[in-house]
Amino acid sequence: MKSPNCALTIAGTDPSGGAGIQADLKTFQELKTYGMSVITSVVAQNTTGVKSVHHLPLNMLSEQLEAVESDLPIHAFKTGMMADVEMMKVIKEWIQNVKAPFVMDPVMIATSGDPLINEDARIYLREELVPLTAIVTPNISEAEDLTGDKISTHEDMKEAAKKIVHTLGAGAALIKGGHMQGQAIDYLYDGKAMYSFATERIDTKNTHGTGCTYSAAITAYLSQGEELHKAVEKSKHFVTSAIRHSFELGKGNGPTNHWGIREEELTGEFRNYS
Ligand SMILES: Nc1ncnc2c1ncn2[C@@H]1O[C@H](COP(=O)(O)OP(=O)(O)O)[C@@H](O)[C@H]1O
Ligand SMILES: Cc1ncc(COP(=O)(O)OP(=O)(O)O)c(N)n1
Repeated sequence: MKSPNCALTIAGTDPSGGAGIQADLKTFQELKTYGMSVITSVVAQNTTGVKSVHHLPLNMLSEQLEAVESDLPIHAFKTGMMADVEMMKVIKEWIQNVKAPFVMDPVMIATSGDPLINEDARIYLREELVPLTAIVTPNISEAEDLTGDKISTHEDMKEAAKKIVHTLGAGAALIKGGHMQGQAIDYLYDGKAMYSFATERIDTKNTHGTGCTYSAAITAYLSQGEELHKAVEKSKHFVTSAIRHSFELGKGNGPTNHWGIREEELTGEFRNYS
């Protein structure tokens, strides 16, 4: 059998299974991508929020990275929660030797409102890691944090995408509109063209892990050699299906359904999102 496309996630955990490493691996698997994972922090969280966090020692982080990279191919990788500057320095040094597209989900705050990264780390992420990315995927508040500009309109979202590419040095920026009013519209800017991806807003509170799932899908498609804007278009379809078929599980914001796309294929339900 031929060897599969391989994708790596470097992120924190979610024992409730909706976000973090767990969401990433489920997404990779659904998209026929061999999934690998390096854990940064163990997070005691569920659909209602974060209870406590334990950061792994730095040597364990670098040894996990080395274990994967010295033995298996990495066709694309993503980062999620990287809690402090020391971890980011280890990851930055490792990235210098990896020739694969880097998808950054600039995780800062969970849907529950709990912070997942400290203040110094936000600055380091912006100045040292964003310039290494193929694509960075902020939601509205993360894009505001990265650019220092308030975002109230769709024009503001597009300006933020341009600033993240031209001023901060990202390869591309995808500004996610899940927290805006009206349709769920995201904007992708790749340094040349602006693309928009729009869907109807699904009436649900069960959106825990949407950002992780979306960026993991982009990573999976890039690992398959898909072009960036096609990878985003297909990932938008994947995450929308996951939200449409999300689960009423837990007492807070329930998780998305990583096999939602299969439900739609079975019922013949398919929409064009771009
Ligand atoms: N209620 C919803 N209906 C449809 N799409 C949504 C909804 N909420 C979020 N999305 C989409 O989910 C993806 C994740 O976006 P967002 O929620 O903004 O990110 P994050 O999970 O990082 O906060 C985006 O494509 C966004 O447009
Ligand atoms: C370990 C970990 N990483 C990231 C998040 C945030 O995930 P996200 O996909 O942005 O979804 P919400 O949790 O904000 O809905 C997390 N909770 N845990």
